[in-house]
Amino acid sequence: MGVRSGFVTIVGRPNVGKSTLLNRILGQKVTIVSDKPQTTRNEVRGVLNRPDVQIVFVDTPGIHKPRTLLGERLNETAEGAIGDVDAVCLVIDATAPLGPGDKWVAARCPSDAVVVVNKVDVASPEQVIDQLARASELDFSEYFPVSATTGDGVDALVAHLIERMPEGPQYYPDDMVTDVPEAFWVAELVREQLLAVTREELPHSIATRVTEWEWPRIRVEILVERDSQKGIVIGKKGSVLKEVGTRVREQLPPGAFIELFVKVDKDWQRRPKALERLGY
Ligand SMILES: Nc1nc2c(ncn2[C@@H]2O[C@H](COP(=O)(O)OP(=O)(O)OP(=O)(O)O)[C@@H](O)[C@H]2O)c(=O)[nH]1
Repeated sequence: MGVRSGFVTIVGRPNVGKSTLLNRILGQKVTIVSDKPQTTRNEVRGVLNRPDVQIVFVDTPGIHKPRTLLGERLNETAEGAIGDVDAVCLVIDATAPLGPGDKWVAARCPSDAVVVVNKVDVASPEQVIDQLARASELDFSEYFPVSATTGDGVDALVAHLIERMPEGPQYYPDDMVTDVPEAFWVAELVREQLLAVTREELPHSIATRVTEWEWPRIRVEILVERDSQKGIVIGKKGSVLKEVGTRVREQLPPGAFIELFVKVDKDWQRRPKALERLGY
């Protein structure tokens, strides 16, 4: 038997658990997770290697109706990622009503998309059955109830995806799990931990980027929109930054030294130049 391979994209409205699902499928963390929506901003690839099969996953920002320039760019990335792949997984949340947001994304999926009903660990069996029934009205080909958190049902989903892969080359070395550049990854870890440590609603106002990389010293700039947000991000006597630095360091190879700087850049989300600098 020859080698089979292909590309799979994971789409769904914000916060349905796309990043968690990808990390679960790959068995390791390749994309950040947050309980605040719109966390994933860039297309991230993960590679699943099984004997004679390779699946390249493309994670996308949660598609939504754009309100800002950043929102528009995110949608373009996500919609671009749907075309030209071997399978599309449309993730919906088992615990939330199937809303206009889900339908908006569904309308952009091909008819052979795989519907993944996620978060079944926190849904009642009735809720899961109801959601599967409602999802079946979307008229796609396959339906999988899963929990990205516990891993329930994920093996069956992966087995199905493997079956769908056409004959093809091995695109990446078989020891490679992601092609996310290290610097981007560290900036994302800083953003993830900032979202986790600050309880305030900041997600849309924060951007992070690595401005210097001289291992083991890594300098990360945190952009906020207003002076008041700068205070929140720094914390009392720098407590928030300190905690974020510690948490990020724990996820990096020993010896890493993270320097965090906060900069106010008013309306960075609305200025094309600021967005380009950040790689969106
Ligand atoms: N209980 C439960 N929670 C889940 C599950 N999958 C994801 N979550 C939670 O849902 C929240 C959103 O998860 P993400 O993986 O960041 O969602 P996403 O769809 O990638 O979100 P965006 O990046 O905003 O598009 C996080 O708090 C996760 O821990 C699941 O199977 N069960």
